[in-house]
Amino acid sequence: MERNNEEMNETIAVLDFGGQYNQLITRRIRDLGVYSELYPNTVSVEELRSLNLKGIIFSGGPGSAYAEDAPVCDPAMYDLGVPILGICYGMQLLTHHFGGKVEAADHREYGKATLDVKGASGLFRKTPAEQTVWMSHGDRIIEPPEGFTTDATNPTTPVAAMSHAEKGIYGVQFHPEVRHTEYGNDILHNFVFDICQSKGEWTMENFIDLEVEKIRANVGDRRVLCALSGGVDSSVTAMLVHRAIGDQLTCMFIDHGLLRKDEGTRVMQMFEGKFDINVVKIDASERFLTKLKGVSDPEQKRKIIGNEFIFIFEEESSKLENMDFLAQGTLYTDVIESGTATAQTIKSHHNVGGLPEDMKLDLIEPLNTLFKDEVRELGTELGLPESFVWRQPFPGPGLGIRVLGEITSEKLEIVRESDAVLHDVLEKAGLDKEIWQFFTALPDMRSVGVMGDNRTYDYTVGVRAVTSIDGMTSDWARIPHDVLETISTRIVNEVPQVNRVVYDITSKPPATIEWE
Ligand SMILES: Nc1ncnc2c1ncn2[C@@H]1O[C@H](COP(=O)(O)OP(=O)(O)OP(=O)(O)O)[C@@H](O)[C@H]1O
Ligand SMILES: O=c1[nH]c(=O)c2[nH+]cn([C@@H]3O[C@H](COP(=O)(O)O)[C@@H](O)[C@H]3O)c2[nH]1
Ligand SMILES: NC(=O)CC[C@H](N)C(=O)O
Ligand SMILES: [Mg+2]
Repeated sequence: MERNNEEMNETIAVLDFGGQYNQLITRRIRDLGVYSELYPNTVSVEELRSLNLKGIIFSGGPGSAYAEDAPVCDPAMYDLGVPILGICYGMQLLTHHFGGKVEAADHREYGKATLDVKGASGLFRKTPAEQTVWMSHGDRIIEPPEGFTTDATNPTTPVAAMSHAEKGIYGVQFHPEVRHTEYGNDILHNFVFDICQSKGEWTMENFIDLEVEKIRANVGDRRVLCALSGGVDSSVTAMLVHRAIGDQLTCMFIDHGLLRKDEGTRVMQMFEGKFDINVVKIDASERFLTKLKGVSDPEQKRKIIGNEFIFIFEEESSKLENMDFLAQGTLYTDVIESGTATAQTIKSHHNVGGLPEDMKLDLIEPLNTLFKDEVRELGTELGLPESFVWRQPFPGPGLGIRVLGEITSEKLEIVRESDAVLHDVLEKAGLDKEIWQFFTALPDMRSVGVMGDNRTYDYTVGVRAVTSIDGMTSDWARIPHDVLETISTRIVNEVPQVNRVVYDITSKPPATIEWE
């Protein structure tokens, strides 16, 4: 699409040097009202020039700037004429590039630290001289490059912030993007507005206009098939695509035999006669379950499910003329967890890492730079009812990754029934809206119990309930003991072949939300 830079969204580009929470930086900046996106550290200067670029942020990362194989960026980046902020590794890289000194420190510094801010760097405007920040580094700067001033220190880190105002280059050793950094948002605000001179006009409404325009230009008079699960992400995607191309859109909901109790009927009812959107349901349970027979490796299961989804969409779309596109509710989280050039694969989300290699349909994924809470905001803006917007996430591979190991109909039934009991108890206790996501999982194990004076050797059900904002990190929900007791009693009494219930009390990290 031809567009002149000035009409495009002002953008702060974040260069990805491999840090764990890099996407949080882009997120915080979008929250401030300026569009921000993560780019690989190898992005070309030309690509950045084609944006309405206001500033660049170098992210943190596991590398050491003085090492031979340290990741770098095109040095022409420094001459783009926009301000640069280096965070952690990013600052160490700037230091190394401009001739300062970086070395491995005797003492690593992880977690909270107190910073002494001195001088009058614009980056710290309106923040106190002493502030709490969050550090995570083993290298440190002992000498800033010539012409740079040291703007903050602490006993472990002699150069905790530095700047060269004339060049528009700033660096901080700590992480302003994490919540534990007390004035992190103010610091990013100062960079984005005072230093980069952004106007802050990026809103959800803007996002909708821009995406609608992109979809129209891309699709023209052809047709789009939207993979619809009834979940938040695909419902929002369907609304957005529908706004762009109206009845050139058909939505398809697949029952893969891995859905929750009554979900097939419920999803169809949610859309029946609403929003003017055409929804078709495909029953493919047999197909998925046959393919999954005998498979116990989680990654393999995810890939089989992801592939099968696409095969069905391709088969169905080939029946209609000009059906060339597949729209999916892929979020940034799905992309990052499935692995990128710099980020490790944690698990292959079916809609990203599980796609077949030679797909015929072109993908439309308007939400793939957003996080769950942003999608909820977008759904509200698009007029989706609250019951859609606040639906709990349910993974595409469904109960297939909640039956650990090999999937059988018997095990699926246990997860399905125990999950329904859990939902009922939490709803009656008034906790269902408070908890971000909850479900049961069936570990591949049995244990001994005693019921009605008889020995049993039956399954253990795991209960998972978490609080979160975006699914990237989560904590286990502090469900009151009496509610936990009801959950356990009811599951053991109402679900055949279960004699034990356990509650998962691990946060993410180190665990993940789903067990596979
Ligand atoms: N049963 C299904 N039928 C058709 N498409 C599906 C199905 N399950 C998942 N998908 C597709 O895969 C995408 C990713 O699934 P995911 O679960 O992340 O999103 P969602 O179901 O839309 O939202 P939520 O995260 O709230 O469950 C969906 O947005 C949708 O496009
Ligand atoms: O559509 C999806 N396809 C998948 O393959 C998938 N795996 C996990 N999830 C959901 O993502 C969130 C984070 O989950 P994890 O902590 O288990 O990675 C949680 O909300 C999970 O339910 C998936 N969603
Ligand atoms: N979080 C980071 O960016 C770490 C940078 C560098 N590897 C260090 O340990 O100092
Ligand atoms: Mg879902």
